Amino acid sequence: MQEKLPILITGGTQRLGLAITLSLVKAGYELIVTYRTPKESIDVLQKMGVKCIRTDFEKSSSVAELVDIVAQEYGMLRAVIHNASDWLAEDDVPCSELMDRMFKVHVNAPYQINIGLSDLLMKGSSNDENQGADIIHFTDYVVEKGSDKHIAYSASKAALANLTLSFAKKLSPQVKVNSIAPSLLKFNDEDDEEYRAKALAKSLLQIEPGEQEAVAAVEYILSSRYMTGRTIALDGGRHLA
Ligand SMILES: NC(=O)C1=CN([C@@H]2O[C@H](COP(=O)(O)OP(=O)(O)OC[C@H]3O[C@@H](n4cnc5c(N)ncnc54)[C@H](OP(=O)(O)O)[C@@H]3O)[C@@H](O)[C@H]2O)C=CC1
Ligand SMILES: Nc1nc2c(c(=O)[nH]1)N=C([C@H](O)[C@@H](O)CO)CN2
Repeated sequence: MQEKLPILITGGTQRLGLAITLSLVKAGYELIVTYRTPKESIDVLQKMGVKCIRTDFEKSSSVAELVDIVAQEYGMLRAVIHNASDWLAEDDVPCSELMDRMFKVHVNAPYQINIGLSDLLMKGSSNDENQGADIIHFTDYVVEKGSDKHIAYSASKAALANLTLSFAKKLSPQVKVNSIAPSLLKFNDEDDEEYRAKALAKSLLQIEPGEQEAVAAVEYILSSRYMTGRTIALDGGRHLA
């Protein structure tokens, strides 16, 4: 059986990222995950053989240090999945700092990681022509419509969506680059009933599908040989509601 290559996923220790990590470990891949905050899942993942690297993309030099660690320890990569994200609102953070924070996590980190690890992805692609190599950016439905409560967040995700187009051109034909644009997939524990009801009503399908919706989209992109520079929208038909 063809040896599975390593996959790097940022923010891979909770919620969507953790579900994707576990599915890829089960599929036989070697996983490298980043996290910012220590939590119980990290010990479990390490016992499964997952390489867990602590990093905060808001801290300068953190991204360069991450790239150095991965480049030194791994000879090639099957995929890089940019999942890490901070969903901050203008009500929560002064606008004088919020845009900078959002661009550090959602744009600068993916940008530097893609450039810094492109050689490893190219080698991963040539390792098995049937598999190729992938970069996946987790953007957001709000890239299409904007957001009046998460303006800086939305703008940074729109910039991330543009990175998909640029890197798809730069890294073809060896590496496919695609976005996954969710709307509501999984509530946060602190979301109250009123918020949940309003959020569910925003889409045609009116459900909270959970992490497996994102897992399935990642699995499809990894299996595809002919999609690049595109976006998979996981939004329950919200654009028609
Ligand atoms: N959940 C949903 O319904 C939706 C999700 N999305 C997108 O899907 C992706 C996954 O969503 P979800 O699972 O809810 O994400 P989370 O809000 O759970 O965040 C994922 C991870 O990002 C990490 N992170 C946040 N800020 C930083 C930072 N400065 N440096 C390094 N890591 C950081 C966190 O690490 P730690 O916990 O270690 O601090 C966290 O575990 C995200 O890109 C999100 O924007 C889009 C629309 C809807
Ligand atoms: N990093 C995160 N980004 C987003 C989250 C989240 O929990 N973490 N959640 C949403 C909402 O589900 C929104 O899509 C619907 O209310 C958006 N982005």
